[in-house]
Amino acid sequence: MASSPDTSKTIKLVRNNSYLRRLNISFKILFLLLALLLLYTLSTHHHHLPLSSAWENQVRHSALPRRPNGMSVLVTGAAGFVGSHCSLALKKRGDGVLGLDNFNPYYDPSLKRARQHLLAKHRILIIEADLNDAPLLAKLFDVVSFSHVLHLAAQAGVRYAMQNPQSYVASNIAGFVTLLEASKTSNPQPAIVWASSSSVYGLNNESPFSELHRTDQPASLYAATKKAGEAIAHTYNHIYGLSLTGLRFFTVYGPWGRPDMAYFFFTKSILQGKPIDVYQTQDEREVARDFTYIDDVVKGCLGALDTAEKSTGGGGKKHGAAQLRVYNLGNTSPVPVGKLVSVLETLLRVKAKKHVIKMPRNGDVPFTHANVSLAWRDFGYKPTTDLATGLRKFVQWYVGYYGVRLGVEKEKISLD
Ligand SMILES: O=C(O)[C@H]1O[C@H](OP(=O)(O)OP(=O)(O)OC[C@H]2O[C@@H](n3ccc(=O)[nH]c3=O)[C@H](O)[C@@H]2O)[C@H](O)[C@@H](O)[C@H]1O
Repeated sequence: MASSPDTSKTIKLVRNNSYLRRLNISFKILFLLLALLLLYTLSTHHHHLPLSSAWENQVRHSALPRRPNGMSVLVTGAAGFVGSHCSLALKKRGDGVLGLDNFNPYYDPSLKRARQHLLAKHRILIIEADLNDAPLLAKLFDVVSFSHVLHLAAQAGVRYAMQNPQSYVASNIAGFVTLLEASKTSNPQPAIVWASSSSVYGLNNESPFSELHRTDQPASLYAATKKAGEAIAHTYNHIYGLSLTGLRFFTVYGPWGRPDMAYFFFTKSILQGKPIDVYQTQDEREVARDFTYIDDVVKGCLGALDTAEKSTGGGGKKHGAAQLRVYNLGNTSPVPVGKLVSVLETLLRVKAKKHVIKMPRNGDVPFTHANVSLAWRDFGYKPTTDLATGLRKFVQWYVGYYGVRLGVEKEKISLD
């Protein structure tokens, strides 16, 4: 009988081979996992963070209050119009301020740099970074125990939303959520005061606008993202116990203002002898705004910060009900755009080349008018600057900043 061939060695070898193959595959998987882990670590930690202790010291120094019980405030959009004014006001009364700004080119970044320079003279540091940079935000909350966040960074402008809709979603929605995520995780959680907008009243036709009126008919994507912000604020307050106050600003103007706003680019065009578009409603009525002077708005922001209660949560957990507020910050006195132009004409001593046209259907609302009784009741907000006075201060700044020589002495003007 022919003996069957001895296959035990081959079997062993095959077994060994498959064992080795399996081992090889596991090594490959392990290697792949390690590579993925490395990539993930690099992507989350390897960015522009200057992590030196010197940088951390600068951050801490800027955010350190210099008065008893002073606040330590993270101001987003600190190189912006309202952000730079509020940062200076906080610092001047002894609070600690750390700024954050991405210096985006939506309008002339050199103006933002000039504001940064002004803040630097008052020993306020602005970190150049985007709101959506979550690791950087985490780092800042790690280095400083902010008592408050004044969140003013946003994509502003009502009409530009039709040109660049995604920038509104990225800043006003995604950016806000990134900030809220960092705030809710931080321990202690800061109290947050942030900029909403008068534009949330949209097609509301009850006047003056009260916080109790409906805000579910936004006329622009800008307004819709601000309204979304208010809804998101509600959620973070509800789930995580974050103290949140939204401020609905009404067409804020003044020195160091935004060049994309009508009063600012009207001034430029009038001085250059260029025509300006003055909008009318579809039924040929004047368009009007409750123009609000920057110093009044700054007082409102500080009032809101001063009366903000502490958040109740910490480290991502809610420990009780927290404050949730929303206020109008307006001037309570709407002025037609035609009147704004005539005040500018007087101040600049130049006749404007007015081109009166029907308001394009691009998200604008015909009229705004704030009822501010809630802000008055809760933190004594009372606007004190009429448009003529405020514009005089703006023009004074404008001619100084841009080195314009006005022809003749300015004369006293009034709005009536
Ligand atoms: O309260 C707000 O929450 C918003 O206020 C501001 O929006 P608005 O009130 O629309 O200001 P702004 O553009 O200066 O137009 C002023 C007036 O000039 C009219 N206008 C405008 C342009 C033009 O060419 N002609 C014209 O007549 C125009 O019809 C309007 O009646 C902020 O920009 C915005 O970021 C947001 O914060």
